[in-house]
Amino acid sequence: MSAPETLLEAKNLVVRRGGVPVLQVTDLALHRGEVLALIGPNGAGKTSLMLALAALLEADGSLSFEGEALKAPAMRQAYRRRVTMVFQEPHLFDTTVHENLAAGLRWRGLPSRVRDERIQTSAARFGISHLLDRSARRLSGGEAQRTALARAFALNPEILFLDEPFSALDPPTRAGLLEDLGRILSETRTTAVFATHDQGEATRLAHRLAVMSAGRIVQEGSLAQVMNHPEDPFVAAYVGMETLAQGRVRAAVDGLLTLDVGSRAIWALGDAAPGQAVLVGIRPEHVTLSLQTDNTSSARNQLPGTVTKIIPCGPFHRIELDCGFELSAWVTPQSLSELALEPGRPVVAAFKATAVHLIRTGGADTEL
Ligand SMILES: Nc1ncnc2c1ncn2[C@@H]1O[C@H](COP(=O)(O)OP(=O)(O)OP(=O)(O)O)[C@@H](O)[C@H]1O
Repeated sequence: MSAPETLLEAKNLVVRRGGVPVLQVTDLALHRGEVLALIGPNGAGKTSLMLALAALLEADGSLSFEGEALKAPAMRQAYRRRVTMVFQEPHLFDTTVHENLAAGLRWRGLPSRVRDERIQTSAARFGISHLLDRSARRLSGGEAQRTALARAFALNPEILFLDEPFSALDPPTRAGLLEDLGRILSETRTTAVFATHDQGEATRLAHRLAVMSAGRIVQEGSLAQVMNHPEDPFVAAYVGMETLAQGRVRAAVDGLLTLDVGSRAIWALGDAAPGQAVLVGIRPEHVTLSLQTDNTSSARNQLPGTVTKIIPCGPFHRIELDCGFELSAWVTPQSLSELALEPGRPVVAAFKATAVHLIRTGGADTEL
């Protein structure tokens, strides 16, 4: 496979707002055709980073597009015309949906035949062809955001910046738009940067994740890498690794580890030495529950435990268990009723040794 082509690269970016540095990013590359999600809590710096990457906010450091440094004002201006941004609020003009889509194309000097073709294609992609003659004032929140996205896609941007475009929408509207946007991004192979504090949205759309906290990128990598191998407890918690328990390596033989966690011993794979303190992370979707031990299962860890809490979470229920340490699992409503789960119910929690992720917290002498 050939190496991905770097489209945009930022080095040593520092953004100051109100005189205070709010963003410090040493190195970030965006590859052509990929969707990069910036995730992190409120105030982490996602919007500041996107605005800086779109050359809409002054920053120290360097930004290069297709290998050329964007220094001169004219170059930054030319770059800004090749990218576009969609915000949480749709920011539509007070005119028809058609005119909203046409305006940017007209500014870019495209002839009317090309404009019409782009408008029809983009409106059809977002399912708003029937709304083209409607006033933008008379759109629902979902229709307005579809219009904003169709307007952005009609411009065929080299990079699309999406700043929490779904956060003002209700859950069903958001789910429908998320699915359509995912399909359209992949059909059009649009390069995009997407800011969200919802890891579910990020996993639906992104190829790569950058987790942000306090103005910095704490970890960046492929979706699978960051989700399954977070490098620190903040990232682990942020990407939904709900079980985080302190443990210590009891034995290590050819990469197969026995770990003491709470009052239990569990199996894991990894490179660690006996006596070493570790933080053990397990994703809830990697734990299955049953009523008795299954000797035929490939899951090496089978821990008897008791249900302590059941929390409905969208299409799943989160089951909290006492297995000698606190463990979370997700089950479907069907499993919930088949296993008759309720607080106090004894169950067996199973997970593979490969599902146990280790975050090192100290050396062999570290006391927990
Ligand atoms: N105009 C401004 N003037 C001064 N400080 C600002 C300004 N805008 C943002 N900040 C500060 O910059 C930091 C980063 O904010 P930013 O909006 O980039 O974060 P974010 O991750 O996008 O947050 P959210 O998810 O709430 O939108 C915060 O501490 C914020 O208070």
